[in-house]
Amino acid sequence: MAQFTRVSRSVGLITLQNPPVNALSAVTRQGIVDAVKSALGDPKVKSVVICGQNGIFCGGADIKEFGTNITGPPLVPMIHAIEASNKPVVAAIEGSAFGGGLELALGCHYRVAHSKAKLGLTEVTLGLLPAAGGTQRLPRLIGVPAALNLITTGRHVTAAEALQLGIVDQVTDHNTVDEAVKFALSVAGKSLDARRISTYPCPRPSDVDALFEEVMQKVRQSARGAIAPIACVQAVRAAATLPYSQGMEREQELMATLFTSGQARALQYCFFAQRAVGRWSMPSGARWDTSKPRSIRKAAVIGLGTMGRGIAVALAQAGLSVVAVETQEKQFTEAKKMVSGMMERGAKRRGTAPPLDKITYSQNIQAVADVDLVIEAVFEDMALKEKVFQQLSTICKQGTFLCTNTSALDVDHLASQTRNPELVVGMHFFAPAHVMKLLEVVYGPRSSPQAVATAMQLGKKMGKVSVAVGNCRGFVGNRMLKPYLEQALFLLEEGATPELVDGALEEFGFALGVFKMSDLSGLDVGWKIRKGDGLVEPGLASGPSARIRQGRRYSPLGDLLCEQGRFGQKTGQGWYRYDKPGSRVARYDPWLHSFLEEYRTQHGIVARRMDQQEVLERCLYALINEGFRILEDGIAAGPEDIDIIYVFGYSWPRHRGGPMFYASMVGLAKVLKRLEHYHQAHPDIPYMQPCNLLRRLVASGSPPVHKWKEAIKKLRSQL
Ligand SMILES: CCC/C=C/C(=O)SCCNC(=O)CCNC(=O)[C@H](O)C(C)(C)COP(=O)([O-])OP(=O)([O-])OC[C@H]1O[C@@H](n2cnc3c(N)ncnc32)[C@H](O)[C@@H]1OP(=O)([O-])[O-]
Repeated sequence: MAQFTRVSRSVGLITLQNPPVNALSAVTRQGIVDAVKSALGDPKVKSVVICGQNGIFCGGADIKEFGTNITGPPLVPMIHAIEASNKPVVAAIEGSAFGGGLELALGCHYRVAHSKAKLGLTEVTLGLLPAAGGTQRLPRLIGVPAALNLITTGRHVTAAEALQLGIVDQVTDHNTVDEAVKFALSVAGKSLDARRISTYPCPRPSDVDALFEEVMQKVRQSARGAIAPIACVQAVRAAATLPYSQGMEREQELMATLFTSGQARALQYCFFAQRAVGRWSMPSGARWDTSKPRSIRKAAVIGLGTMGRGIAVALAQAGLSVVAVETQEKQFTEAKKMVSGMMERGAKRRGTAPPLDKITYSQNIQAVADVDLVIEAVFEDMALKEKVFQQLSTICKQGTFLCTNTSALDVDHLASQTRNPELVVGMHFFAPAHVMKLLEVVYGPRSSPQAVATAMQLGKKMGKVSVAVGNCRGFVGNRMLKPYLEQALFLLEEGATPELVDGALEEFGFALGVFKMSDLSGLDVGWKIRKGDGLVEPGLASGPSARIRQGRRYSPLGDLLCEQGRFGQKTGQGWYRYDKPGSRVARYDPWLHSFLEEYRTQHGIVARRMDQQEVLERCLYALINEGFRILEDGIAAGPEDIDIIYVFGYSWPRHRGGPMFYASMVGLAKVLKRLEHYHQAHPDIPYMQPCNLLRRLVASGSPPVHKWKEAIKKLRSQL
C-alpha cells in the first residue's frame, strides 16, 4: 500500500509501504493511484514527494505477480498521471530504485538520491525490458549510448554515477526525505514544462543505423542466446527513431513476447532460487533459522597456491584479519607479491584503499593458533590434507572451525583426523576464488549445524552465493560434471569433433564448450585425479579391454593427450591448438583430427555422423540424471541448490534456469525417454541409466520444479 500525509504544511508525502522492498504489487499500485489523487486534489498541497518506507525507495514490479493473473491499476498510466501532474513531484530515493521503481522515479519531475543509493533498470536480468516507459524515458534523459548500456546490462549505478549521468538532480548524505521535502518546497509553483521527460526529444546519434548495428552485434555476442537484451536494444531504437507514443507501443509489443517466454520464467526462477538457497537445511533437520552462526573476526588460509591466494584476498576484502600460511619458500615469496597485486587491482576498480594490512604472512603453521576459522587450501592430496588437519587440531585454540577447500575429497574423513569433527566443514571455492560468486559449503555427518551456519554466513560476508550440500565424491558440482565430461569423450570416440561438441554447447549458452573449458583449466588436473583412482593405463593399448575400466566404459583419450604433453592452453596444445603457450584463442588442430582417426581405427570404431541434438542430449541429460541421483541421495536439499551451483559455478546459461529447471522445461517424461534410449544404445555407460527418482517423478505426473522438494519427501516416506 501507500500512505498519503501532508508535511511542512504544503508538501504531500506519499510513502510506499510494502515490505521488505516496497515492490509495486497490485495493492501498492492502487495505493499510489489513490495517494496521488489525494495529493493533487488537496488545495493545500503545492508539491509532492514520493518515498519508500524502511530506507528503500522501491524494488520494482512485484516479481511474484508475474505468471499470475495480474489485477490492479497498470504501471504505465499510473506513471503518466504522475508526470502529467501540475504540481511538482520529487522522488526521494534511498536504498534501491530498481526496475519499475526507477521508472516510477523517472515519471517524477525531480529525483533526489541518498549517496548510498543504487539505481538501475534491472528488468533484463529477469528476462524482461523496462516496460513502464523506461526504454523511452531513459534515452531521452541521458542519451542513447548511456541508456543502452544500462538497459541491456541491468547494471546498478551508484548515486554519484546517476548524478553524473543526469538521472538524479541532487545527491545527499543527510536524511533523503527531509532533503526531498526541502527540494519540493523550493520548486513549488515553478513551471513543469521542461521537467516531463516523455516530452523531451530523444538525442539522435549521428548515424543511428551504424550505432544500433554495432550495439546489436555486441549484445548478441554477450547474450549467449538470451532474448531480453536484444529486445532492449530494439526498444531503445524505437525511442531514438519514433515519437514517444509510438515508442511506447513498441515497448509494450516487445514486452508482450518476453513476458510469457520460457527465458523470463527461467531467470525469475533463478532470482528466487538464489534467495532460497540461503534457507538451507540438513537431513538431520538442522536449519538456517534454528542454527546460530558464530562471528568470525580472524581467519587463516593454509597453502597459498592459486586457490589459497584468492581465498585470502576474498577474506581480507570482507574485512577479516587473515593469517596466510605457506611453508614453501618459493611459493611464499611469489604469493605475497601476487596477493598484494590482486588486492591493489581490486581496490582500484572499486575506488577504495587496498586492505593490505589485513593480511599477515607466515611460513609457520603455528601462526594460526588464535584464529576463529581456518580454510585449508593445500594441494589436492589426501595424505597431505590429513597431516594438515591433524596439526590444526592440536595447534588451534578451542572451538576453531576447520574448513577444507577440497573440490572432491572426503570431508568426513578429514574430520576424523581432528579432535572435534563437529567443527569441520568443506568450503569449496571456485577459481579465481576472489571473483567467482559460488561457494559450496559441505557438511559431513558429524558437522555441527553451527559450523554450517558459520561457513554460510562467512560466505555471505564475502559476497558469495553459498549453497549447503552433503558430503560425497565431488559434492554437487563436480559430481555432476563427471558424466558430462565423460559423454563428451565418448562422443569424440564415436565420430564427433571437439568443434562439433563445443559448438553445440556454446549455442546452448555455455560461455565455453567442454573441450575449450578443459583446455583452459588444464588437462593434467583430471589426469592426476584419474591416476590416483587407478584408471590410467599408459600407452595406446588396443582390444576391447582398452576402453573398459573397473567394469564400465572408459575413454582414455584425455590420458593419451596428456602423455603427449598436451595439457591445454598452458602448453599451447590440448583439444585445440594455440598460437603459443598461454594463448587463449582455440584453433582447429589437424594433428588432433588425425589422432582421433587413428584412435578409432585402432579400436575398430566406425565414425558416424551425429548432430547437435545428440551432443546436447547425451551431455546434458547425463549431467541432469546425476542431479536426480544427488536429490535422491539427499546430497542437495532441492533442485534450486543444484541449479544455483550450476549457474554460478559452471557457467550454465542463466536464461535456461539451471539443469534441473531445464529438465522440467523440456519435460521429465521426455528426459526419461531419451535417457532410456541412450542407455539401451550404450548399456556399458551406467550414468545413462535413468535414476529411480526421475522415474518416480514421471510416474507421479511430473510435478513442476517448485513442487519437487515436497514430492521427494512424499516419495521417501512411501519407501
Ligand atoms: C512490468 C513493467 C516493468 C517493470 C518490471 C520490474 O520492475 S521487474 C523487477 C525489477 N526489480 C529488480 O530487479 C530488483 C530485484 N530485487 C533486488 O535486487 C533486491 O531484492 C534488492 C536490492 C531490492 C534488496 O536486496 P536485499 O539483499 O536487501 O534483499 P533480498 O534480495 O534478499 O530480498 C528480500 C525479499 O524481497 C523479495 N523481493 C525483492 N525484490 C522483489 C520484487 N521486485 N518483487 C517481489 N519480491 C521481491 C525477495 O525475493 C526476498 O524475499 P524472501 O526471500 O525474503 O522471501
